[in-house]
This record gives sequence, C-alpha cells and structure tokens, in this order.
Amino acid sequence: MRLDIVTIFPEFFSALDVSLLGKARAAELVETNVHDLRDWAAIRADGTPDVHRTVDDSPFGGGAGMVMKADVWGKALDDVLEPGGVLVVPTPAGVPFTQALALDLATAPQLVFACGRYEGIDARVPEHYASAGFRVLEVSLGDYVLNGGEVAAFAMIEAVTRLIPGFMGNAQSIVEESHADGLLEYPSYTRPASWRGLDVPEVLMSGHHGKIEKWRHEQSEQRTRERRPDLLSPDLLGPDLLAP
Ligand SMILES: NC(=S)c1ccno1
Repeated sequence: MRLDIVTIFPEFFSALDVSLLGKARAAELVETNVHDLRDWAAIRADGTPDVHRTVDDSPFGGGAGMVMKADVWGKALDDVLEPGGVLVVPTPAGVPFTQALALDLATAPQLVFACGRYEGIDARVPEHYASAGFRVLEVSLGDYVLNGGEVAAFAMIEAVTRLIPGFMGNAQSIVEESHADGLLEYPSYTRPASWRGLDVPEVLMSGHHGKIEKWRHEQSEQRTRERRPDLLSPDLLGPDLLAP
C-alpha cells in the first residue's frame, strides 16, 4: 500500500516511524509519503507568487473561521492521487470510521489522507474528485471536534495498516480483537492467578478449550450488551431493550 498524507503540519507524522507502522514500512508493506500542503500554495491561482503560501480564506456566506482553498488542495491532490487511489478526508461531518471500513481500506492500493484545518476544506474538493471517478470518503472518528484532521488520520492509518496481510505477526490476534466479529472483546487475564483478592475466572485455568471459547463468547456478548447495545441486532438484544 502507498500512503500519502497532505497536511500543513508534516512534522506531526514523524511519529509514524515509532508506531507499528515503522515495522510495516521496513517490511515494505507500506510506502509512506507526507506532503506539506503549503508547497502548492507558493503560486496563486492568478500565477502571482504568494510568499505567505496562503492555504485558507474567509467563508462565502460569512461565519466564523476560515476555509481551506480548493485551488491549493486541487493542485496538491492532482499531484498525489494515483489512479485507483482512495481520498480520505477526516471530518466530524463524515460517516463513522469502523473496523469494517478499516478492513475495506486495508485492501486499497493507495490511501490519500487530506488533513483539513480551520473550518475545514472547501466542499468542492471532495465533490470534484468523486466526480472524477475517485473513491472519496469523508470519515469521522467520533462525535467530537478536533483542531484538524491529523490526529484522526493518524488513528485511521494505524487501524488500517495493522490489518494489511503480513503486517501483524499473529494474524489470529486480529480475528479475536474487539469488533472483529461485531462484538466487544472478552476480558483478558494473566499471572498472578489471584491479585488483591481478585481471582482469574476458573474456567480459564480448566484447560477445557471448548468451555473457554464458550465463556469468552458469552463475555463478549455481555460486554457488548452492557456497553454498546447499538452494535447488537434487535433479535440478540430482545425487543425490550430496543423498544422506543
Ligand atoms: N471527528 C473527527 S474525524 C474530526 C476531524 C476534525 N475534527 O474532528
């Protein structure tokens, strides 16, 4: 996979070498390119030089804050996006980022993360590239607002790259983790067997793999029911919990 990140804070992504992603890059599973959006802002749309390398302007229709300029983003993305590449725009106004979407994106030949700042990117940018035939995803990590797309992009990059075949040493760990089967992961324990009066569930020491697997699935279902009923289908929850 080729990963391209366009941002006005390229230094933010120096930490990519530290995370799991560093191993993937070393294994040549992922090629990462971080681009400074301002490199495409040195020349204005009218051809005159812009020493300030301006990337934003005030919003049409008024309102607080500034909007990132379509012409600057267009020059950058024209250079960075490859045929078959997926444009990912982190935004609180996006569709939810889920494990299912991460699995989907892990098969893409190229992901281009457009990290907005200020009040976001001119809406014509995703519109233009979608009409040009690219897959464009405006995606949200959750219902909260960050100062920009960089933190969200970093989280999405980690969630996606760890799912690339060959990336994780133990592929089974991916199968067993939270959300892999639509449920939250069961509780895990390790030595000591008793800690501050709290004992590890005996079934986990029984050596009976069938019982252990059953207990773990029951724990996943109970946790999901208690913490994330929104993930469960009505038939599993029963009509009472989902009744209006
Ligand atoms: N919730 C997300 S992804 C976001 C991006 C920028 N601000 O919030």
